[in-house]
Amino acid sequence: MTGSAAHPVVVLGAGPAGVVAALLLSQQGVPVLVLDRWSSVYPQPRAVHLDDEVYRLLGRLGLAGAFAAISRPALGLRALSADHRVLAEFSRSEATGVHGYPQASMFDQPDLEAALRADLQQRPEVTFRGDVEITGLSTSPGGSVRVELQDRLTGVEEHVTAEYVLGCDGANSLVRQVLGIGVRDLGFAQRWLVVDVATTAEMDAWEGVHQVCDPRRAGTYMRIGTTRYRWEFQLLAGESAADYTDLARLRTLIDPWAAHVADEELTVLRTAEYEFRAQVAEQWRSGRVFLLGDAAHLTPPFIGQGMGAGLRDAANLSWKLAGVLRGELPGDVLDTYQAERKPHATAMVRLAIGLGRAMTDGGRLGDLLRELVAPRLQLLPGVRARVLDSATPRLSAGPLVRRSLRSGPLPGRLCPNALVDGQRRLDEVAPDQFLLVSRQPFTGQQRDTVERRGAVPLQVRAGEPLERWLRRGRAGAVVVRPDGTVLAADRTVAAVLPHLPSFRVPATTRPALRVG
Ligand SMILES: O=C(O)/C=C/c1cccc(O)c1
Repeated sequence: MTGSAAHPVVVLGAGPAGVVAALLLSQQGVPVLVLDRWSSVYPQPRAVHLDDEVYRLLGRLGLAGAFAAISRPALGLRALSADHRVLAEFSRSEATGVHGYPQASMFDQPDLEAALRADLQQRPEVTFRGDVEITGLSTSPGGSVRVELQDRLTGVEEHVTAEYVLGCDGANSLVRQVLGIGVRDLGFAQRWLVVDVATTAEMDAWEGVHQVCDPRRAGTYMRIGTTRYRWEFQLLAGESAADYTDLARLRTLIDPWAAHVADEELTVLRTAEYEFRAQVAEQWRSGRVFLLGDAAHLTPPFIGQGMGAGLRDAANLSWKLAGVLRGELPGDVLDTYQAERKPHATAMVRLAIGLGRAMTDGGRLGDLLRELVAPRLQLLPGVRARVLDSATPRLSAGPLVRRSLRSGPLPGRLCPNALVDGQRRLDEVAPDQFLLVSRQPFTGQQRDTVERRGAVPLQVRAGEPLERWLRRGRAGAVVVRPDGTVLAADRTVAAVLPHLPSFRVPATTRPALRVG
């Protein structure tokens, strides 16, 4: 490995963001080297929720079936008063939503990581190496990136060179520190107790996320598997996780849900203290090095969007990087990674902070406000989109999200992964490719142009889901990017065609799609 030709991409950190980035790049034919401190998956439970936009991404990797096997659809989110009355409910569809999957899914992170790693091992384009400590990063003469590392088993020091490096090395990212990139604190820090419990007993509770809005001690409850439950409670001043290691003490917190379950039936898998923080890196790119996942953003978990944000980073960057490496896209499209992802991630972190504050702030006056405001939450635009419609914000305008007077609201939004011929969904019709979706027929010449550029022309007929979506979005035709985002919208094929780049994913690397 040492001294050999530069790797096209080296991923530092094999957590979910790093592994998904490697899988997506490999799917586009890009060889990737993944380095991690450990050789196996970190076994402790952490993230527990993904939405359907991110489930769809797993589907594009051919992993929908694997995720379905380890996850459990959830009914949504309820805000409860201190005495557990329902103040507001945001329902999620357990059935197939617009992206083809349940809108909210619960799981145990090590299970998902094991599935991702297993897939990584199957990909000839990916080399994984564990037990490696990254010790430094610098720019080589000629522009590539030199990564200094030490084998943790032998102590031998080595280096590799890379055309691009993805820093997916977590909240305390060494990559971010070496690059001298600061983080912006969004002003939220609370200490919470996280409790994971296994039991075959039923809690007999509503099967969604319960957010108990209690300024004396806010709490969260959710079922994450057939025999797995998660509670989170705000820690009071002077308290620590050590105060809750014995079950009797823990019962004072979990008994509103678990009073009917005998001690012998409850196995406490762990109690841990977390500081829930809200931070966004000032810069997400420095030259040929990018930050993804927790290295770029940290969120309180109140809307369950922490891990998903890292997977969205991977989806946003991977096809652009592959296009640049193949010489099909200009290098400056890589600037759109930060321009698109940073505002999106920041908006989601702010939404989580908002919910956290609504759960905990204001004492008795807060209680009164919660009673008044919670049932009307859907009237707030950001809350409406995310919490009610289960959609995330649209991406900011730029070279790969074109807004104009005629474009309407669709550019920057995800195109639904709708059924297109009664059987196949959009992502199966055009895996990792650009699409031109139109309500009107294509001329022969337009069809040729689209296909010569490696894209898929798709005419949708009156009454089909995508035809209705186009109509609602005041568009006759749209260009859809390989990550599912609408690049451009206008009235006609002729008007959107100039926005379609040439982008040819090697056909052999496209996955045989398995739908869950
Ligand atoms: O909005 C949803 O459907 C789920 C929210 C969620 C998931 C996991 C943990 C949370 O505190 C909230």
